[in-house]
Amino acid sequence: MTKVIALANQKGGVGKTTTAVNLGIGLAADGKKVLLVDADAQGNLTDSLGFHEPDNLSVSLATLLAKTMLEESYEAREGILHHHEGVDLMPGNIELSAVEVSLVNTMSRETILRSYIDSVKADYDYVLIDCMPSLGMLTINALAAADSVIIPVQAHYLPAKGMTQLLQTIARVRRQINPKLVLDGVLLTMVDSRTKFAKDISFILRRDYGDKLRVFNTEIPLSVRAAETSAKGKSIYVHDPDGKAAEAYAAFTKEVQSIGSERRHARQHQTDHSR
Ligand SMILES: Nc1ncnc2c1ncn2[C@@H]1O[C@H](COP(=O)(O)OP(=O)(O)OP(=O)(O)O)[C@@H](O)[C@H]1O
Ligand SMILES: [Mg+2]
Repeated sequence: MTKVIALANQKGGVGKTTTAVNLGIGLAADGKKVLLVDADAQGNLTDSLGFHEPDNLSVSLATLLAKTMLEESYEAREGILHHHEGVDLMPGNIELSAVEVSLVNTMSRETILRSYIDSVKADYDYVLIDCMPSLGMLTINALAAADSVIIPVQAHYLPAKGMTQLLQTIARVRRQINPKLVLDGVLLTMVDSRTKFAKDISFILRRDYGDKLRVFNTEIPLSVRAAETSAKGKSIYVHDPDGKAAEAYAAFTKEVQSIGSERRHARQHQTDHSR
């Protein structure tokens, strides 16, 4: 069973892309087959894995979404790149902006990305979708394609208002398009250990959005080394293997995998009882 996870937050610069890279490569290091999907016209995920235009980007997510909209066929693994740390990438670039505009007038406009992902996901244990900082059509498409959402939140900002909007959007997608969508939780990023903001934010999130909202135990520390990785084309595990950020992303990777087994147990428990 493939698990499709969207990394979403319409607030910019909260660590979505950095988390996509280091969760993806962390999962690959644990022996999982992983596809990263760059669903952001900024193409940061593609860049930060070291793939720069115009080399080998003649086919990108925009190309394949356009073909999907036009019901044109494409090769099964067309455009998929491989990064030497063990993950595959469907690259994204500025052409996604045009695709997002044309989605508006397309039939099944919310499920074009899902159709694409459904066509490739059989090869993977995990598909991680790096969303853009907006709640536009591409993010809706990512939520429609996903089994679950992880929301990275920068620990020194009160996420109050934007968070409500995001949770409402997730709930609406669940009601109208994708009933199986669940919220895996909030990941606190760029946590400065000298302050106690992270604790306050966990408290406020739970107070305002309910005890059921999971805030991951792992917090990603503020780390210059983590910020450097995007320019290096490598993960934190290679760039600074003994640092705190590498340790945190490895722990977060384990936590994400344990959610999968928790849910399987819960379902097993349910079926056992309904027999
Ligand atoms: N743990 C960290 N400590 C310090 N800097 C970080 C950390 N994680 C990410 N950064 C830096 O913060 C910036 C924003 O991170 P990132 O690009 O991952 O966020 P994003 O949510 O994907 O942004 P956008 O909304 O623009 O897509 C980047 O310059 C990144 O290198
Ligand atoms: Mg990003």
